[in-house]
Amino acid sequence: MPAVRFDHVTKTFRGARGTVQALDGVSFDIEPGEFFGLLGPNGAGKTTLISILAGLAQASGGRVEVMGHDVVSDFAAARRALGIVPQELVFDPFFSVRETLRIQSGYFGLKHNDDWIDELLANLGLADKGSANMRQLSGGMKRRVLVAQALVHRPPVIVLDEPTAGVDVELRQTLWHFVARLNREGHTVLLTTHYLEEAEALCGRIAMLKHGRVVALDSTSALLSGMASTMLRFKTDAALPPALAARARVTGRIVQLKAHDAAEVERDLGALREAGVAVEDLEIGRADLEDVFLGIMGEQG
Ligand SMILES: Nc1ncnc2c1ncn2[C@@H]1O[C@H](COP(=O)(O)OP(=O)(O)OP(=O)(O)O)[C@@H](O)[C@H]1O
Repeated sequence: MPAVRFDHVTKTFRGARGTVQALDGVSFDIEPGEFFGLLGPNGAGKTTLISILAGLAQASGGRVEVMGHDVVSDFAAARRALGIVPQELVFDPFFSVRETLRIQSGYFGLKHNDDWIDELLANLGLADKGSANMRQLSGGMKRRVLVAQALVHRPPVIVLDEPTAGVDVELRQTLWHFVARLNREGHTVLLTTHYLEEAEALCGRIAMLKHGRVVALDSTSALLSGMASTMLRFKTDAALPPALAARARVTGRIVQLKAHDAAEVERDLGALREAGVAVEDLEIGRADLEDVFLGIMGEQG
């Protein structure tokens, strides 16, 4: 049984300006214990898919299951199997951190949960904040409480929706350290993120969405090795010869050229020399997930 199953999920929004097909037949499974990444440009449908998974929105067609529980017909069991860390800071300002976590435990019918609450507080760098009032906390500390809140019922599936957007380095590291540990202990993790380095470092498998469709679904290493894996980077003020210009990704003075192997790199350098293009800060590196992402999104455009 997969931890999460998306089966031909569609979602159509009807508005004054016509209809938007936010999801167009999304199907994939996430197996128990996976650290899975969901990537896609703005408007690709990531948030819509997560909202349907969480039972906050209803699909127009298809099915979604969490640990075998349908998110519509078996909502309570599906919801109990999920720990969702939301994008937005939503909290009740009148309670302390510990009270907030006790109340959340109560929603799931858990009494005597303080040992786990203490462990959550310790692992999220909140050990000395248990009696602090929610409204006294900084934004970063509130976000840590939201993570603790999502995990209070020890859900087998953890969903992190852009958890590190606008978050400082220290919290990112605390969060990743803890989530990686939970994943090693058997929790399934579904992460949506705009930080591709994060997805590359953490996720074993990745789905890329575009215009509501899955345009890539593979292990992170296969996605990386399937692309031209060598990248030539340099700076120049000169115009590139047309054959290279057609293949290059240019950002201001920075030029990046993908190559399949060393011989192709040599040919490109030869072409630059022949055209008299002066290059600075030349480096040859491996393609990263961002290159793969832009390549796939470009092809599908
Ligand atoms: N409530 C809504 N009413 C109408 N259209 C919507 C609604 N919610 C989302 N959409 C549209 O559905 C599409 C998918 O949006 P969604 O928020 O799921 O994308 P996303 O991948 O999460 O993007 P981002 O990275 O910007 O968060 C977009 O075209 C969006 O405008």
